[in-house]
Amino acid sequence: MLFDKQCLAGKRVLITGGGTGIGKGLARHLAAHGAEVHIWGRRAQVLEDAAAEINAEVDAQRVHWQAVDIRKAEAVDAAVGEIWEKYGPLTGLINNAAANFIAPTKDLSPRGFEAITSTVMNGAFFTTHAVGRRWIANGLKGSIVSTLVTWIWTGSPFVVPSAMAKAAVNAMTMSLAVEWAKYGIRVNAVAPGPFPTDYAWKMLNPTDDSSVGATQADEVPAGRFGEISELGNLVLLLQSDGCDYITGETIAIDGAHHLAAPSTFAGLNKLSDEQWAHIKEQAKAASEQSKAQRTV
Ligand SMILES: CCCCCCCCC/C=C/C(=O)SCCNC(=O)CCNC(=O)[C@H](O)C(C)(C)COP(=O)(O)OP(=O)(O)OC[C@H]1O[C@@H](n2cnc3c(N)ncnc32)[C@H](O)[C@@H]1OP(=O)(O)O
Ligand SMILES: NC(=O)C1=CN([C@@H]2O[C@H](COP(=O)(O)OP(=O)(O)OC[C@H]3O[C@@H](n4cnc5c(N)ncnc54)[C@H](OP(=O)(O)O)[C@@H]3O)[C@@H](O)[C@H]2O)C=CC1
Repeated sequence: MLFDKQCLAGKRVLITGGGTGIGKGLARHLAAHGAEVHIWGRRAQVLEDAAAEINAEVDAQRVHWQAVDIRKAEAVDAAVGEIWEKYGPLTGLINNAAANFIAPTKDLSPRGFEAITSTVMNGAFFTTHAVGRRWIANGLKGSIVSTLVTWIWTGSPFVVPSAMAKAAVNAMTMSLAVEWAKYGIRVNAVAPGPFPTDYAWKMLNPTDDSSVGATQADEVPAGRFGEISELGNLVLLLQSDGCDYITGETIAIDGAHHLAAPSTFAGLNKLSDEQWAHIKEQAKAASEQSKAQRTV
């Protein structure tokens, strides 16, 4: 193991979207290194199962969960308050929850735009604000890490609301790093390349003909997808006290994908309206399935 198993002992980290995919992988990685972890999402059962699975692995009650919709500022503030009262102050926050689907921008409805941007941009702000203002009021240090994407530098067609909202969170990262440095609060981000996860791939690569540069391993110069443990090591470092002088940075972890430039959904320019209708049908079916499980 690269890092000591207890190197995050004493840390308490909130991970939004921590019940699935990358967020769950990060929860597992941080808990395996001694941190107490709080995970949020909108499906109680998914969160409960994820927490139980990781707690069994680490043989401790280290992962806690709350069903919270991060688009609702009051619910976010109340849930952060509950963590403070029941468990004690957080030492870190990972803004990881997101919504996304591929679609031709000309066909997007205002509600489709809002579903993505309100989760990615507003949700990250509400959570950062609820945690950061408590750190400042209590005179505590803290570390914020947001999960962005390399489209903050390249943009990407067919995922325009996501690219816009992630770029906004990048702007928040740079801005708050300056505003909150005097309080000992560090604000950084990671920009992963493709790390295939169940739900993201249902939304971003739902059919055979939707597989293009953004989601193909052979378009990554390193020749493979990312592994969540690698991303976990990077986030662990940013959540530790080992590099406190890093702040305001967004660090790519993508096997040089974006530098070689096939890292967007530009390849979808070739699709017909019929193929797009099929993609929408597949992605919507995945959404409906997950919605039926939502408890908030
Ligand atoms: C660098 C390399 C990178 C490599 C590739 C990886 C890149 C990763 C970068 C980022 C990845 C991610 O964020 S992946 C994250 C994927 N995970 C998620 O999306 C989880 C959360 N998702 C969800 O909650 C749902 O799937 C989602 C639809 C997004 C939102 O649900 P809501 O309940 O909020 O919204 P709904 O009421 O269903 O829908 C709102 C409106 O959106 C429209 N809508 C919904 N699905 C639609 C679809 N597929 N196509 C068109 N339009 C759609 C509906 O018709 C509604 O509009 P009207 O008809 O007008 O009413
Ligand atoms: N996978 C990849 O290759 C890449 C992913 N990323 C980023 O990594 C992060 C994780 O993505 P990934 O694990 O792939 O996808 P997932 O869909 O598995 O993760 C998204 C999570 O966010 C939660 N979520 C969505 N909306 C809300 C909401 N309103 N309130 C609370 N929680 C919410 C979802 O749970 P629920 O629906 O139950 O609320 C889910 O757990 C995202 O920010 C994504 O943009 C970046 C680059 C590449």
